[in-house]
Amino acid sequence: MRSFENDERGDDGTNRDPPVDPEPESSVEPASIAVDGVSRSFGDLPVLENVSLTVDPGEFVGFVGPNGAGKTTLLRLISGALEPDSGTVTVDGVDVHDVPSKRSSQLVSVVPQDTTLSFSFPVRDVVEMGRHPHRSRFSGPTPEDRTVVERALERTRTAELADRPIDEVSGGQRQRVVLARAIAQATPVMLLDEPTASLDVNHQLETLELVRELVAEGRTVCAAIHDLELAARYCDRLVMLADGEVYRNGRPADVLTGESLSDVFDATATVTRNPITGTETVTAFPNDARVGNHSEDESDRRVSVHVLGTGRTAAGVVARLATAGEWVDVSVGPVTSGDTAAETARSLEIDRLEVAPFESLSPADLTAFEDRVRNADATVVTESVVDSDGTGTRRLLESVETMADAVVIATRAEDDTSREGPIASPERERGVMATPETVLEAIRNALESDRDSARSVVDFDSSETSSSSSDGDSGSGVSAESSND
Ligand SMILES: Nc1ncnc2c1ncn2[C@@H]1O[C@H](COP(=O)(O)OP(=O)(O)OP(=O)(O)O)[C@@H](O)[C@H]1O
Repeated sequence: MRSFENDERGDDGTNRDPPVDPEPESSVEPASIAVDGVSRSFGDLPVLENVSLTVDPGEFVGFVGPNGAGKTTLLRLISGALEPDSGTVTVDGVDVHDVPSKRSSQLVSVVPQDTTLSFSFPVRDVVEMGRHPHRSRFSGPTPEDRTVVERALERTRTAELADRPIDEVSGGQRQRVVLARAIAQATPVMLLDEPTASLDVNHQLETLELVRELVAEGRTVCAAIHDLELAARYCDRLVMLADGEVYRNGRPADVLTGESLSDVFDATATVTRNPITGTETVTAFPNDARVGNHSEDESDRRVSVHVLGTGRTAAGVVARLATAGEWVDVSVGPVTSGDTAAETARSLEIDRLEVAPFESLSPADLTAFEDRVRNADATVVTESVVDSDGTGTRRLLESVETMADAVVIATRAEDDTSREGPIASPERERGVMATPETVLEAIRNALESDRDSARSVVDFDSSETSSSSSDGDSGSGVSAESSND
């Protein structure tokens, strides 16, 4: 590996090294990290207990977990800034707590969560500080140092800020300047604590793309990242911390699951694959999002709901019903494998009638669908299904028409609600954003109004509160009427 020990310079401060590499900071040799049985408390508060993990050379590992899980503490232990109560941390085989800080600074650079600096140096000087571990105390910057600094400024798109005082740039700009300083430090290991926290979406992506470039050049990177989707998209591996321990450690798809998010974040979440990035997308709801006016007595009574629809609207209905509590039994289908609604149901382990793409419904599928509709207390049909002209869909709607106890039509704000499908919709009131409360209230209204053929409409995903429905169902955004005509 490149030897920082031998980074000696002459008394005049000039560099006696070979000619300057145009991208000298990219020449670091990869190094591994080994955290072995590390524990750390603050006073009486045990924060990390017997944590062990390894990070391979040239790997990008994300630390995820709820607030206070110990991500920052773990990063500080790896950097050598914080002593463990027990256990060891080695970087490239060197115990970071057993070497002078100059040596650990040659191995590990840090972008902290709080990038506030207590001085007013120009941005270029701040980045240049990253070179200090490579210089003797009294030597000034070498041509190589200057090249590395300019390159780091360019790579983080902070070159245009180079002459401005650090305390006069924005928080997001400062975060990129501190990243530039870490890049200039040219260490084989980089530790980033929430590197995208203050950044706009464009700079978030640019920063993480840059981190991937740095990893491709051989750096080993660990980053605490709250944004689970960005973590899944950019990290090779995720370490999920909870209660001071490593709860899961593995590929993003294995770490981010409905079960782990429920256990660790106390949230009910659907984890689906983003069709564009091909990585995990997380949609979370607080655990047990109880329906507001749902009494204890009612919770004893289970309500079964079948959802007919595809895409985002059906996925939203399914997720919201599933998170309303255990007293709602949800099923969905037919849905095409890979559809958002199918993926959502899969990740929430909801009963679903799934069919292969481009295959027409078999008689067995139709029978299975009809059984579910017949046995459900209510069937939710999404607006696009109601409006569909497809022969297969109309066949399903006929079954709903004849077999469902109660029907709730879920609309989206942007849908054209003027058309009417075979299920005659009553006055389609605009409503509040659909929550488990509004969907379930619609179901309850439908069930109560006329169990034989109740029709109800809930306006899904509208953020506008509108006039109440004609039956005086004020503010709920839900209307229900009997269509016993
Ligand atoms: N210097 C300290 N003194 C006392 N307690 C501390 C100190 N640093 C951290 N803690 C405590 O240790 C726990 C873990 O904190 P840490 O910052 O490591 O969590 P985190 O996972 O990074 O959280 P967040 O996601 O909120 O940044 C918290 O309860 C915190 O209050």
